[in-house]
Amino acid sequence: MPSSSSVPPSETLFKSSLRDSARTRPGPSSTAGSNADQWPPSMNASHLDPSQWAYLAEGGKNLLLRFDGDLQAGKEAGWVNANGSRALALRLVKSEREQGASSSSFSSTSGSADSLPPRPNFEASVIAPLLGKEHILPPTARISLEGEQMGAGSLFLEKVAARIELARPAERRRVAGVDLEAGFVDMVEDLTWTAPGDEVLAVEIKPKWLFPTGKYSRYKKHRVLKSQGQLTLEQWNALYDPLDLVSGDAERIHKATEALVQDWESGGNNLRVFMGGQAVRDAKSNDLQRLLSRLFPQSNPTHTSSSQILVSLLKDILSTSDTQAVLQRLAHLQSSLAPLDIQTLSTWWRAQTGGQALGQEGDGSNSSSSPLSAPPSLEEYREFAQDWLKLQPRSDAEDDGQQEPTSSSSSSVALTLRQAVLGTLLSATFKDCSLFLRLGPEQEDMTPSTSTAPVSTSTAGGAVENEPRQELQTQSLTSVTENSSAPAASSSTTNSLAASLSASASALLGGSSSYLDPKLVGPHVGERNTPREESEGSGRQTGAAATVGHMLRIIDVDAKPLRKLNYWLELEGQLEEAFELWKDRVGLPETE
Ligand SMILES: O=P(O)(O)O[C@@H]1[C@@H](OP(=O)(O)O)[C@H](OP(=O)(O)O)[C@H](O)[C@H](OP(=O)(O)O)[C@H]1OP(=O)(O)O
Ligand SMILES: Nc1ncnc2c1ncn2[C@@H]1O[C@H](COP(=O)(O)OP(=O)(O)OP(=O)(O)O)[C@@H](O)[C@H]1O
Repeated sequence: MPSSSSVPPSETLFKSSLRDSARTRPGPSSTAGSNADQWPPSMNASHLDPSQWAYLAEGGKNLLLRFDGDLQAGKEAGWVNANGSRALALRLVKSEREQGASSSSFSSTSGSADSLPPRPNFEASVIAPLLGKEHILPPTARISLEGEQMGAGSLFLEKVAARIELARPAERRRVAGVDLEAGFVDMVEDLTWTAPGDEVLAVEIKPKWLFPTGKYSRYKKHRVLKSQGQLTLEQWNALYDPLDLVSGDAERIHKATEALVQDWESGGNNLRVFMGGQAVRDAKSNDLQRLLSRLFPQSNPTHTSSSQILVSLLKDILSTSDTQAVLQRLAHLQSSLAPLDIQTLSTWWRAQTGGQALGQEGDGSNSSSSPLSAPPSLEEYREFAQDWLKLQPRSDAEDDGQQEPTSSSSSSVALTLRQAVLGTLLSATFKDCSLFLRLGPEQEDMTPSTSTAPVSTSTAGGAVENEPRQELQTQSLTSVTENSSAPAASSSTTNSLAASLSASASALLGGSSSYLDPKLVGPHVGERNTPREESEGSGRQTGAAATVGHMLRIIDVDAKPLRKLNYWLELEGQLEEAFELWKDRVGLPETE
């Protein structure tokens, strides 16, 4: 008999995330697993049938499968809920295929793979508390293929990998494939799932670095490196800039949205569109045009391209206070979890461990009892996140059910090297996560589960009467001002390193009343014209999003391996060098 699924502490998240819809939906007909009254039920390897799964999408490390079997069979097995409105996807980990074709996901300095905390547990006990919002992660749990199941399990992986191989993009196939030795598959709610007869558009946005790091946007500088210096000034100006998204300025949010849609049209990975559970790569797709015109009848598809409708729709959603609150939260997590820049961290690492590469200790290192280069455990991450959260302003702490913040008198807490490493790794997770938006006619589970009101409604003229809701309690999460200097010092001398560490330690663990670096704090979105108010005034509001509900989730929040630290250090050096050369060559103005 197969062993039962390992549904670790994430089970709590799994159940609670489904609580709201469970109240309003008919009970499941599932007979699979032990919880006949719950959807999704617990699953084990014996429920996995390779013929029921098709390719959905993939990133550098994971590959997603969507349920593609008979709907009734899916309901009976529990992959689909009773009324067909929700379904599970499978997330498989990948392993490197070709030495030398290595992507950043697999680049390693040690050759030995880091052991990472199990993803469902990491999400439930580290990422969810940091995000501060119970329902923002899609529910996930692990199906173990270990032990007696490994035979059948690996058979599943082998068969399904062969089945979907040709559906994968060539550039991904060359580098990596399904890891047949993984020993587990994770199930996760499929955010692209569309019930038969329903019309849902799903849009994934990878916002990247949402906080200022100096004069120019880090994301745009990275694009210069990726273009091998071939970017023109005109292309630079048209690039997506994450800082626009969190600027609180309607025009800039509009520009960022246009650039994201343009990125999708040209095959980039900052925006992806899904329809009927499948990725749409062609902006001229007739199916997409038809869906958009049915979802947004105000727009005239004969005169408006799908891309224009998407821009109009997405900029409205990205401007809402709930989406802005999530973006601001991400910006803050990205910047404040890692108060030291990577060069400063490296200097500290070398001084303390004698190691030449960041993440590796020197021969004479004196930390054998608890090696600094040991992969962080789940418990370590959890404690770090809890300590960090305790320092948050009361509103955040209350919302999360966390303890009260530490009083401002405890500003002497010192940041250890290990904490700086943990913070850097966690910050990287948030720098690489994505927003997932499901858009469709308003229905209860299309709006965030804490909401009773639709996100936006519109008058006939297209002006939006929006009742702003704070998805996150973010009184202290305010707009990021772009021209501020970065919170981390970048000096490499020992003295200024000490100064920078003390400043950074106090920014991270100092117990001040706000965990935001004051230099990063701008006016609250609500304290001046909101993007929405400005966009009404600008006359660019089309009302495209008028009748559309949206649901927002965050995906791609896996732990980063320790070996990536050195990769980031090298990347930063290359990036600065390439940017300086390019900047002088094209004559980029000193201020944008
Ligand atoms: O280093 P970056 O900024 O290029 O980000 C990598 C991403 O590249 P991007 O620039 O978004 O196209 C990269 O995305 P793609 O594979 O290019 O889609 C991965 O997300 C990678 O993370 P991981 O190693 O798979 O955990 C990402 O690596 P890290 O976030 O670990 O750096
Ligand atoms: N819950 C989900 N529902 C639907 N699609 C999903 C879900 N989670 C992930 N995906 C899709 O699968 C892709 C890969 O998943 P994920 O982001 O977890 O992998 P990754 O390898 O960590 O990605 P990256 O390389 O961007 O870090 C995502 O970009 C998204 O398109």
